[in-house]
Amino acid sequence: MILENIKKENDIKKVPLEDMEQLAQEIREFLLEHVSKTGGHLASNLGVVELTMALHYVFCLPEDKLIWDVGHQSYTHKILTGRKEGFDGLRTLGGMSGFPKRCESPCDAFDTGHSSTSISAGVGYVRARDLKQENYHVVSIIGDGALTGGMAYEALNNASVLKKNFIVVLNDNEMSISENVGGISSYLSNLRTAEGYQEFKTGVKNSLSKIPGIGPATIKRLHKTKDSIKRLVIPGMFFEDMGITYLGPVNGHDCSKLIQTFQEAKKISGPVLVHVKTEKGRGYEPAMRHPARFHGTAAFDLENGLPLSSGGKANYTDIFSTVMRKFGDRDERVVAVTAAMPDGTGLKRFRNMFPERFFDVGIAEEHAVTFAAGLALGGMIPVVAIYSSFLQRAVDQMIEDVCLQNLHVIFAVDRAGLVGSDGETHQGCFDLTYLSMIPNMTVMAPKNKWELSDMMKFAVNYDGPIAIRYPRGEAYDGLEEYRAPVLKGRSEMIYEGNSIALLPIGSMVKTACQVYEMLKAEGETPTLVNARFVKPLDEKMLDRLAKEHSLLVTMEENVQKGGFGSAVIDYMHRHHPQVRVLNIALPDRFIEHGNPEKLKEKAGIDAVSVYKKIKEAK
Ligand SMILES: Cc1ncc(C[n+]2csc(CCOP(=O)(O)OP(=O)(O)O)c2C)c(N)n1
Ligand SMILES: CC(=O)[C@@H](O)[C@H](O)COP(=O)(O)O
Ligand SMILES: [Mg+2]
Repeated sequence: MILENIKKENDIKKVPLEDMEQLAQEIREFLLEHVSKTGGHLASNLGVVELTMALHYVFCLPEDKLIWDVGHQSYTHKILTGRKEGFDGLRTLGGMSGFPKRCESPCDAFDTGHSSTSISAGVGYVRARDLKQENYHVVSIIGDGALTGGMAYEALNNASVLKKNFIVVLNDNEMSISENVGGISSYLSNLRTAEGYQEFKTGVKNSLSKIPGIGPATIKRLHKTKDSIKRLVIPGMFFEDMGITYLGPVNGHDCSKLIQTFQEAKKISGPVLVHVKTEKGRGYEPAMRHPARFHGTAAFDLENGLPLSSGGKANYTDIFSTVMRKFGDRDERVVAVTAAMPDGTGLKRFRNMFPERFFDVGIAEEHAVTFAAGLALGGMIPVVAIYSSFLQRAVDQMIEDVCLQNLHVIFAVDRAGLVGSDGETHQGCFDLTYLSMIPNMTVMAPKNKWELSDMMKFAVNYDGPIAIRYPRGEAYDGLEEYRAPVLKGRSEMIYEGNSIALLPIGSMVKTACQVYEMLKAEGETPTLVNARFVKPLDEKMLDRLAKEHSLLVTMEENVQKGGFGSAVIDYMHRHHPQVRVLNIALPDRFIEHGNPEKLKEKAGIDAVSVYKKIKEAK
């Protein structure tokens, strides 16, 4: 076992080149054995084993900086930097993160989770290095999917003026989570077929130098001339024209070739892009056949690739998916927009039924929102389905392009609240805050699966910007009999009592039902109101509750600041200062990875914690 001898960073440099293939095999077996038990981002990691090994072979860690875009493909990097043991507790509370974390290792140069940031961070490192006259290498590793994100181009534009070495590795597996989309993806596909042209590029130079009368100056001129033959025959012109040297494409599963190319890239002054071709899911048949399914997977049976636990109850995404198909069928103006998440948002089924009304814009949340504004002005009813944490990217577009013009755009905000094992970067903690602060925006959250459906109907028939936020995972199927019509800014009375009023929003209604039972068991007669709307607030209901209650308990899976509770406390303070308000919300800190139920306990928003806080407040 070669892997046994890899205990810390740079140990790989001692492995003879002829043993690299064997090491790659052992790493794949290690990944499969562990991720099949814990779950995690499997397919991308299987694809970058040799690429990561070659980078670790050529560069010196932690002095040199490897910056992983998104970071979901950093497992081999973790293995090679002394973190094999961490895989037993991968993505569990207190265990190792699934993404690079500077607090985990000095070899993690930049914390990531959201896409298309690696080149920007890399350029920053390079500028700092050069200003301080230091001497290390900076390598940003970005996938073809991440290269559909606008930030990557802003960074490349900026990188093109660098005078000293900066390496961008483009890990091209022709896949985002699903099939990659758009013009850059087609461009890369053409480049992929150009293997061997790198040698040809050098060959052209060498041949020209042999022609009598053509000296180095002429070759240099030809190399710089935009209309020269290189435009016709040399791949990577898009990058080269920006002043970025293009190397590749290189077979990403050939360690020797990769090592040779990175050694060459190290010597080049200025920015270099190394185009590496890899295969997502490499080495595991089910993942190669279904790379999207194994992009992020729960625990599965290694023998056949099938999930270990059966589907269980429908989740909110399933409900949204079904509702979208229904509304797509009913109204031809309904169109769907996703930023590279057709599977995760449940829009795949809409795409299959209405391909011409489905738009995957790539990992481009900002564009998705402004694009939706254009669709709305053109007479469509766009439904933009984006995860809560990814929609953070497009706050400006929601303000400037949608809400300022008061356009009918529906935001389906999935993964709102604690998502669990992805951790800090992916928790949906802020959407109630950033959505409700925007003028003209209406913000709703359903208590259960039927209410998501009713709210979608309300949103389609509404006119103006409107957001529905719902959590990851199983949809609550309690309180089926409570299905009062959804009316703008109106909450729903569930149980009417006195003294203590529970006022939960969305996913917290289920928790509030448990708290209600605990209080009732003690002889209390609390009130339970399903808030439904964060904006506009149901002020009439607050006025009504103020009459019979001395304590109002707001409950939300969002940070307190600027969220539902803060809106209620603000109103009550101004109009009913005699009523005490207890805000149950997520704390003002980033919430780590782990099982969502355990995270809720730790954050003090589970039923028992809420009950205790009420007892203290009474
Ligand atoms: C801003 C943002 N939007 C969406 C995502 C979800 N996401 C994670 S990985 C990924 C696909 C990345 O594709 P690529 O960079 O090619 O890497 P691969 O998975 O193919 O290795 C997407 C869409 C994200 N992490 N960040
Ligand atoms: C790395 C990344 O951003 C995605 O793969 C994310 O982990 C998907 O999350 P879900 O599993 O909730 O769809
Ligand atoms: Mg990819």
